[in-house]
Amino acid sequence: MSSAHRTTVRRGSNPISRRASSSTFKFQECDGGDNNSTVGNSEAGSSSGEDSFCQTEMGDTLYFEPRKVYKRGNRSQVRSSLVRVYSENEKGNFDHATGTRLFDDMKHRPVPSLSKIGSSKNCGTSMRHPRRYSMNENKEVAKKRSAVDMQDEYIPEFDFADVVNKWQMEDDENTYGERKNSRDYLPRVQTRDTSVFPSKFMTDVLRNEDWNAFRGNNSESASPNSSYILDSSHAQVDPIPLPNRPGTIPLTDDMNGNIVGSLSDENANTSNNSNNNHNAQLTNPFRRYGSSKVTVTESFNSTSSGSTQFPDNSISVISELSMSAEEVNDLIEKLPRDFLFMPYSSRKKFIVEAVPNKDYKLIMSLIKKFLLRSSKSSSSIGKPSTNGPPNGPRSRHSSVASQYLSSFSPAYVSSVASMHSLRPDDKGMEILGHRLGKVIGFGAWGMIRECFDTQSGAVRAMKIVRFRNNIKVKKLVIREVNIWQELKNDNILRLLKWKMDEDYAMYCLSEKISDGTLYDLVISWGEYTNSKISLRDRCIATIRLSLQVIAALKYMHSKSIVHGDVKLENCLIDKSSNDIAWRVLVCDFGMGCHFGHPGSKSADEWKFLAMHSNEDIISTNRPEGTEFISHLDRQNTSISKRPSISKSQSNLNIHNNGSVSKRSTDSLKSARNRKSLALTTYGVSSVPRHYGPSLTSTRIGNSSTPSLQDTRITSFSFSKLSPTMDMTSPNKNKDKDNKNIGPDPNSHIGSLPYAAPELLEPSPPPLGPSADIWALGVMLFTMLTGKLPFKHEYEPRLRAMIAAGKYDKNFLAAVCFDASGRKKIKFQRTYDAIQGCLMVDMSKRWDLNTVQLALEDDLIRI
Ligand SMILES: Nc1ncnc2c1ncn2[C@@H]1O[C@H](COP(=O)(O)OP(=O)(O)OP(=O)(O)O)[C@@H](O)[C@H]1O
Repeated sequence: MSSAHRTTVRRGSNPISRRASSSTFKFQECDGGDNNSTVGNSEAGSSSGEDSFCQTEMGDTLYFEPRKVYKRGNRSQVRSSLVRVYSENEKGNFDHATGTRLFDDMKHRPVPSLSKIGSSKNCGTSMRHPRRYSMNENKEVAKKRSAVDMQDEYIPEFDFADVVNKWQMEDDENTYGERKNSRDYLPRVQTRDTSVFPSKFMTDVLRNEDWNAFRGNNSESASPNSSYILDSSHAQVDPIPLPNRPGTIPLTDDMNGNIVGSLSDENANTSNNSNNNHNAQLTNPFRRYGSSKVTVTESFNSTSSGSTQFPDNSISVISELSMSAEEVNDLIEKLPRDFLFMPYSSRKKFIVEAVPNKDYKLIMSLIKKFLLRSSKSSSSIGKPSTNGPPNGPRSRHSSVASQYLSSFSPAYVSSVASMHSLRPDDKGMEILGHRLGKVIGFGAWGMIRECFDTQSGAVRAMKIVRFRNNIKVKKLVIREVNIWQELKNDNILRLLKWKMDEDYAMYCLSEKISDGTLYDLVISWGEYTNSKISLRDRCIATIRLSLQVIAALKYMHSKSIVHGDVKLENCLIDKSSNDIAWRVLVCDFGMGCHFGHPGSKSADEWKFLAMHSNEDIISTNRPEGTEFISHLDRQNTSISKRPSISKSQSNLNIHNNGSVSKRSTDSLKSARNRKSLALTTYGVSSVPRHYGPSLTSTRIGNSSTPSLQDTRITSFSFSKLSPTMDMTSPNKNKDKDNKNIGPDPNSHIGSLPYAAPELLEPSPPPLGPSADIWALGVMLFTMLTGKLPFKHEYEPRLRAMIAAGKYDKNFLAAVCFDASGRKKIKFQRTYDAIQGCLMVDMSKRWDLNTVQLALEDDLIRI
């Protein structure tokens, strides 16, 4: 940034500075001869090229070749300097009659006259064209001449600095005044109105032709406007505050290389002002800024406002480090004062020695943020702290570190949130007794943040769906919560608590599942042609894992709920619960809906949820009002004639309710000739009692889930009455309240590659279990082969493929039959089951129970 500023000053100052050479304003430049060598060295342009440039320049005038002037200014390091405004008492350096300089700056040396240098007739330094040379000037003369040309001339009664300052002030007012407080101001190219230029300057100093060259309507011109273009490109981001100089930005260097100009502190404090002032000052290259240097020590010691010390991810960083606030405090106290200025290796060494066995990178980033914040907010630098002198020993309780760490209290956080307009779902905020941490997942609707129980420190996950004023999204998320809180199954991610922030977002607390999703797993396996695990193991793992998904879906369907978005990404893997079996947890009920329910429950649901929108409802201990939903559930269940699940039937389903491990043991005992735990890592932890191929209606009839036929009948017959169907079958939705739930015919499609063909129809049937079964088939295919069965970049083509049920069965066969291993047992039933799931004709599509039995059959035989 600082170099950008310097560039801005240099470029912006050139045209005026040249005029300054006939005033009390000094602009130091190299002559053409000297520049040649510099340019030749530093730029691709050869010295010969530069010669011709100089010749032209000398032959014409500098003023009438402004682009070249600009180029030269840009190339020369020396030119990149220097803006000096001379004081009144330097008038004595000039001859009042001729306006030429008599002495150097300090009156130490008389300035040699041009005649002594040996100028030609054109060599005289002109007030108008102080840098016009004769083409005949030889290099040596030119060299000597440069010493003269770098001197400026005195115009009696003319205070150039004053003029420039006035001009700048007018410019600031005219150009920026109207934009004050405009947050999104971006500097634009300005065509400077000549009227803002001081008339004296106009008439006395500039000739019209000169001025025209700088007006900006000449594209060749290195005009002030040109410099604005450059300014603009530099000025669009806020400066990064340096730790030792809060809010200050060096503008230019003095002759000794010191920073002589900086934006003032107060401008850095408020972003609005910062933007405006920053930009205004950038275009004011002649303003002399006071340097307000503040060392890191000062800023470190300063008793700054705690609120500005709050880096937004510090809590999660600290907890990730497994450090206490006290430990972090101690560490910050121990830091050398010049910590930020130490080389990286030294900083690293210091941290590693001070806190071994910790992630030094995390610590360094935390410290850096802290120091930057503390320096940025050092509004009271140098003020004595309440507990000691400014630079005296710091009290533990009043130190910036302490303030910083104490800022983690909930009360503090909420006050900071309002002061800094942090969003309620930002990192560090507290929701449902949990502190929000980093984002661990993103979906179409929301994000999932890691979070920490403020009491126990337990790590959980918070799904946050922002709806703000979008009533459609709000209703959908209410529906999601309503469905989700009904679901309690070992293979379904449990909703622990939820909370709705009426005008902003829905928060859903669940366990954090850290081992990725089935999608991640399949990616790690690769495609079947290059599978990272043997095809046999792949088949076994696929069967074991998908049996758990089937268990979850059966459970949901038994509650007349269709998931609507079954896909690999929505199946979380939990490896922690059991050493020998990974648990699959189905999540994301955003597309879920009830099927087969008569009567509109939605309005009631929403009314209820709105009533409780700001209450936490813990699923295990619902407040009284939640009975309302239960009651509705009961009502609807009886009306919909949902197949009842007898205890014995439900026991047949090893995945429904109860402990997996317990059932696992039982099942393992009773399983005949099973050697199927060869790959227990991936598997379901049990094998069902009923296995073997069966497509008979009897088996289907005994199923704990509605048969395919049943579900189709119920979903069709009640389609018009089901509230959730209204959402997914917009053509049937005439409800005024629900009108913004969309006439989008795709709104019932979770993910297109997993969408059942019937959902792609112009008037799709209501979403029912068979859509989940199709998606399960897609999942199984993908797990086995590593490829989606339906995939095409061109969406209409993809839709056509799905509609036709066109996929490559050879891939599937290659996996299922080549995976047979030594015993030549093929995964025939699995092969069949996937095709059964992917039946375009819904009436022929397999039901979940049949699929489950087929998979189990293969598992038992191996
Ligand atoms: N409890 C959790 N623990 C760990 N990761 C999770 C958890 N819940 C969700 N995720 C991750 O976040 C991702 C998005 O979550 P989810 O599917 O619920 O959001 P969504 O907005 O409904 O997404 P979409 O509708 O696009 O599928 C998941 O694919 C998963 O990787």
